[in-house]
Amino acid sequence: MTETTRTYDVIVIGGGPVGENVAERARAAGLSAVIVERELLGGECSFWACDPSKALLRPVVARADASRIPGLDPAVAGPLDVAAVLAHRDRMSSYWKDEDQVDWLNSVSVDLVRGHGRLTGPKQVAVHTPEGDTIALTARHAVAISTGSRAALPPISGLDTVRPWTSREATSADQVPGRLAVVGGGVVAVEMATAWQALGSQVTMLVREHGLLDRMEPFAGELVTDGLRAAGVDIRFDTTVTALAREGGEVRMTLSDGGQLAADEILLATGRAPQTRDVGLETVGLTPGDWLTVDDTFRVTGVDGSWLYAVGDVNGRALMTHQGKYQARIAGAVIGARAKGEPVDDAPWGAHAATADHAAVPQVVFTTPEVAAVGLTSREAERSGRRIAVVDYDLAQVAGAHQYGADYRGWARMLVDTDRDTVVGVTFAGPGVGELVHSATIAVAGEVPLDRLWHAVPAFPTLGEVWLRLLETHRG
Ligand SMILES: Cc1cc2nc3c(=O)[nH]c(=O)nc-3n(C[C@H](O)[C@H](O)[C@H](O)COP(=O)(O)OP(=O)(O)OC[C@H]3O[C@@H](n4cnc5c(N)ncnc54)[C@H](O)[C@@H]3O)c2cc1C
Ligand SMILES: NC(=O)c1ccc[n+]([C@@H]2O[C@H](COP(=O)([O-])OP(=O)(O)OC[C@H]3O[C@@H](n4cnc5c(N)ncnc54)[C@H](O)[C@@H]3O)[C@@H](O)[C@H]2O)c1
Repeated sequence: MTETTRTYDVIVIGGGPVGENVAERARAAGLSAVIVERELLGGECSFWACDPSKALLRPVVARADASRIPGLDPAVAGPLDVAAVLAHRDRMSSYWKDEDQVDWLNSVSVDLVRGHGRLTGPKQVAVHTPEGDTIALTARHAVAISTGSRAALPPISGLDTVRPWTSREATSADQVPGRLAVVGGGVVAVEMATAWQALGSQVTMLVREHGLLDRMEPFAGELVTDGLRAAGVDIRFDTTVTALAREGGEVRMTLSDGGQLAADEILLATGRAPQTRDVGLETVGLTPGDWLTVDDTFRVTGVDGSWLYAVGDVNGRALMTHQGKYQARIAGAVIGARAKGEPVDDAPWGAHAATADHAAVPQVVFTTPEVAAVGLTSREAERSGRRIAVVDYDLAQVAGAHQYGADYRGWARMLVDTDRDTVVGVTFAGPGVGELVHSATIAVAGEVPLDRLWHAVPAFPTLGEVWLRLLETHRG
């Protein structure tokens, strides 16, 4: 066992999409940077989350779209070619190898240390390498924790006996279970139920709420429920699992209504927990296992000296890759500014403040139909105490929807702050709406006055014409 010591301006613990971007932005600000990664550079997103899940879903969504087109529908009537879909997923996950990411890191002159990183005190990180060596790193300016999140498993009796699927197995499995039970009604649950049902599993969803996607506008969950049921998914609302056992190769579940269910695999899609149990938080006065609370420049609350940052999933602000990378761009820039003694622009919407985390977080749910949303929901708007006008429009009435395919079903909702006359939230649900989300994000983050939005002319005949219809509806 050897011990070595190295010093960098910035140390990043965790080389997921967020850690990579923090380090790259710190380099762009002229600082030296190192990433500590214990598994694969690229993190959850590249290998067990976004990329493989979207590779599984793309054929399902494309087939649903094609099946709505007269003349094309017979061509897509058969089952998916499962082997080809899984091979595509494997390719999109780079066969769970990170050479390309390492090449990219080299190209931006950021160093990589492989191993498990832990804080050992202010600006100090010890890395335990797979070879059994210890590397002591010292930061001149900042340490950024970007260790992400892992699947949170509920305390169900018998859980330790069943080897449940988490999002990792759901995105990387190479066998299609005959029967798959999915616990949860959030984004992972609906996306993975969509994918595995299309790949041939009989999926049963066990959802403790009374609807799917319950943090979004209710119509989104309702349309996704209809889509999943039409695909053959058995959805049971107001239902939880109270006990589990694996017997004779199958998972036996006891349900909250006293009923029993058997499946070949069970996916627990029950939320996320921060990866902070073993990063040495106790050495700097923080509690292991907690989400890390940060200010809008990503400094960790409760740690003095402006040297400890937490960026991405681990701070619990918005668990999505694009938003984590936005945070990383801001964190890298502000670390650079503080290191050089330059002014920090942390006023709302300033270069060094992640204001969009509070006002304009976009999300697309890749189901059939899709859901795309940004900003507030009507429930959140009501709680915020602002004066809001809720504007609804039936997406099926838009000319672009007629072209998109027969029997188009969808819905759009725009929330207008009536004191400021700006859009503060938008939700679309329907086929093809994913690509609409950035128009909504620009309207919300740009605080574009409605009078000016009126001059943003949507092309005919696209789904984007829904903007015109929403504005007309609002103007009466
Ligand atoms: C099934 C699924 C699908 C998703 N789909 C989407 C999507 O379509 N779009 C989207 O925007 N978001 C999606 N997400 C969310 C997205 O995956 C996360 O928001 C994103 O991965 C967060 O990036 P991160 O860098 O913060 O963390 P992670 O990607 O979790 O990376 C953290 C890294 O830190 C490393 N690490 C942890 N602890 C240590 C340590 N002590 N020492 C060294 N290294 C350590 C880990 O090995 C890992 O590589 C999905 C999530 C799931 C579960
Ligand atoms: N397309 C995307 O952008 C995308 C895709 C997948 C995941 N993600 C991100 O990953 C994060 C995690 O997704 P998720 O679906 O795991 O979490 P979630 O918080 O969205 O949903 C968790 C679900 O599990 C249920 N649940 C929690 N504990 C339970 C228990 N003890 N018993 C029964 N049910 C329980 C909840 O009621 C909820 O329905 C999300 O915040 C999302 O941002 C994003």
